[in-house]
Amino acid sequence: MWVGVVSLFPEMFEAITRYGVTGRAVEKGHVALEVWNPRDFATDRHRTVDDRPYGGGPGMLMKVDTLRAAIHAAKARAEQATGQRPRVVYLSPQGRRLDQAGARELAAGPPLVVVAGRYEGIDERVVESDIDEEWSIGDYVLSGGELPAMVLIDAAARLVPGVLGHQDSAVEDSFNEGLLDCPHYTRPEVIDGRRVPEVLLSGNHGAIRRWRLKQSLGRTWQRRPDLLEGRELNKEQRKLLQEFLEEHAL
Ligand SMILES: Nc1nonc1C(=O)NCc1ccc(Cl)cc1
Repeated sequence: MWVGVVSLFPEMFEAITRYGVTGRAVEKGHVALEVWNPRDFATDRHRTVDDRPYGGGPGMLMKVDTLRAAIHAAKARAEQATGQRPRVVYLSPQGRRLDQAGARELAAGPPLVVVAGRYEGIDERVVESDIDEEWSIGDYVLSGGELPAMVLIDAAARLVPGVLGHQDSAVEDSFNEGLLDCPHYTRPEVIDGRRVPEVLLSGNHGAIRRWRLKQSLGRTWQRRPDLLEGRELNKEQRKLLQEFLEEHAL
């Protein structure tokens, strides 16, 4: 997966290129990430990257010429590196809400150029002319697009084949896709008098699989019933959810 980023703070992306699963993915070449800084395209003495908004009001916007130069440079590199035209995405609260399905779409699609904004925003004509899709990671206002960009890239990179080795963490099993995760336990067997559920110590892998599925279904029903809307549960899943609800007097 090839990702170009446009950001005034390139070093922030070390958070995903140097650490953990995504860091290893970059090291192994499963994911390529390159950053272009609009400031490097400034031609004035002060290397200006912001500009005043027409119509007045508080704050500044990203300067159009340096932003567009960085986006165009990233797009050109994407095409040169992959032979494909990139999908240019911009992170803002006005965008499509990112979810696992969206992450799958992004991971399976063409190379990405991810534009991380700063200040109060970017010129709408740049959105119209240079951005293909706007995405949001949630309904709250952050100080810039870098953290949302890293969230989007991380969620997509995990889905690139070879990135999640089985030892890293439970690769998305088919049964829990779209459900909340089950509870997890590790040593010691007792913490402040609280024991590990016996089934997990039993070595009975069928019973363990069913217990985990039951817990995922029950927790999803309790905490995020919306995730179960419009989802057909199969016979086993219906039975396990029923058992969970009876056991929890729900
Ligand atoms: N929530 C979100 N989901 O995606 N992005 C956000 C967000 O708050 N961005 C802040 C932001 C975005 C663009 C600019 Cl120019 C400045 C600040």
